[in-house]
Amino acid sequence: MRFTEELRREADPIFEAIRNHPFVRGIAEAFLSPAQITHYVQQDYLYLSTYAKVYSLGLAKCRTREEMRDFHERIGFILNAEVHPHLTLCRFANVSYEALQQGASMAPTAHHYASHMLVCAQAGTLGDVLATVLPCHWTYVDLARNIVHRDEPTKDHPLYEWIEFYANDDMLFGLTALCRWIDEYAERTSDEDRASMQEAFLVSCHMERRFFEMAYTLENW
Ligand SMILES: Cc1ncc(C[n+]2csc(CCO)c2C)c(N)n1
Repeated sequence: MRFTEELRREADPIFEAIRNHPFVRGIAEAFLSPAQITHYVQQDYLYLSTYAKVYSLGLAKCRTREEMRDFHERIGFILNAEVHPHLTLCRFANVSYEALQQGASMAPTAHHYASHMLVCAQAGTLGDVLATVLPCHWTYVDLARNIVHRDEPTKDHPLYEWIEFYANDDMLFGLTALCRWIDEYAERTSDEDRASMQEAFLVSCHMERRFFEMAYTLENW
């Protein structure tokens, strides 16, 4: 079995819990309060800044120009394209994207998740970086494609663009490429490195579920 298949199998209960989380079902049914959406977008804006920094620390660990180019493209995508799903949510909640960014600081779960990724990126191997960022990509592709399958949202769904952003084939293509990279890396590395990657991956999966919980319950300090 491929390394990423093993990771996915172990994390299956967490993926299932994310698919059925009330925040995710709230997106599927367009039934979330403006406060919940505002909290999510505020925290996600801060999270994505950390995520881009984690990629850039990964870039510094690359051996080839091809790998560096991959990280570079992914950083560009986060800084430019990831704005769109936030704008879809802000439109639905009738809040200003610029206004909600002012003075926002990380809630406990966002802080925990950001710290986890930064530790992996600063103290870990290239494998740790790849493993800690993978759940972010994988859980969203999974939950969005699950909504498409289960709820069959149409273009008049107020959050259609959000769902489509993560469910589309380009997003799946980026995920598949990342999995292939990780599988090739895992084949060449030590058992110790693979065990560390597994832990980095699982903690990030847990944090993805908790991030939705944080938004749903308006968690703060
Ligand atoms: C907490 C949190 N986790 C995952 C994503 C989704 N996401 C962020 S970057 C990326 C890879 C493609 O750029 C994906 C799928 C999010 N927005 N917030």
